[in-house]
Amino acid sequence: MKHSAEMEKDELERQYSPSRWSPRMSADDVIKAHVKALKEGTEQARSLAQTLLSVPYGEGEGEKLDVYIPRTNSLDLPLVIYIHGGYWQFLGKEESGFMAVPLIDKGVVVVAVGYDIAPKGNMDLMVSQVRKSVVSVIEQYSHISGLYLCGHSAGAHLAAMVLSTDWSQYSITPQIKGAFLVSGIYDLLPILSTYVNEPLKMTQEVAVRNSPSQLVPQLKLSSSDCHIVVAVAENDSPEFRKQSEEYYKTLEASGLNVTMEDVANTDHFSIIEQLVDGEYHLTKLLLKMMGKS
Ligand SMILES: N[C@@H](CC(=O)c1ccccc1NC=O)C(=O)O
Repeated sequence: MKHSAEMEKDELERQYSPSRWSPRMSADDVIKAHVKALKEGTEQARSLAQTLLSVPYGEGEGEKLDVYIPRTNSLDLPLVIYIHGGYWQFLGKEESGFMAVPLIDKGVVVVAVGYDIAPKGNMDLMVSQVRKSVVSVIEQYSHISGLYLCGHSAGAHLAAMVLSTDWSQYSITPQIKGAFLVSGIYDLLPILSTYVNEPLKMTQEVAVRNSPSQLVPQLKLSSSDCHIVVAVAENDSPEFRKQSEEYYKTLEASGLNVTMEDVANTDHFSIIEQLVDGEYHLTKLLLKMMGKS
């Protein structure tokens, strides 16, 4: 018989295995289908949109982003930066342009950022890379009418870390108008003892300084004007749902402009995959936030 510490670890790992909670498919199949959907969606977007691919935002090999450009003469040109998920160890910008089509159709610029996933990158590096990418985008696209962030899973964590940045060490202070945090993790402490941390090798200190749940006072200083949407899937695990609910409640208690979206009939993967569809609830909400509905 397993002793209780091991039992607890098993349960924690189950809670932090999103693929094991999908009612649609087996764990292996849902991940395969997810990667396929993101890849195909990105290829579709690249074939339809005007693009600038692999634009550097820093010196590093992995510090590149893709820009998907709408055909419009409008001066009202919002820009959304998408930060991909994959537990800080899977996926990349090559799978991250999938939501561009319905957005460019409405005159929104879409940027998919790449960052150095583990084991090449560590948590501190990934956080600093996405921050740097945001600064670079504003410097290159100073004519945009508003800057928005959207992140999924680990990417929602990174987006929340961007909102929680002390920009005093940077050349500019980005004004982020809205942020879509989809099925994110905001407290990294519970994953320290799980398989998720194997390639990340975070210490407790690293997990604390990179947990948005610990940085709400800084978020309040840096992003008080940002409309934050915390979205979670109906079929996310109870732990994932708790992460979103608690982060939402902490933001709300701080007087921030935050909305909770519990998205019915979705799991951890379909909640973001469906952004390829202009009629999907979250696509419409994102467009509405940008004044483009
Ligand atoms: N072990 C994780 C794997 C995972 O989260 C994942 C794997 C490949 C691509 C994306 C993933 N997660 C979220 O985007 C799971 O159980 O879902």
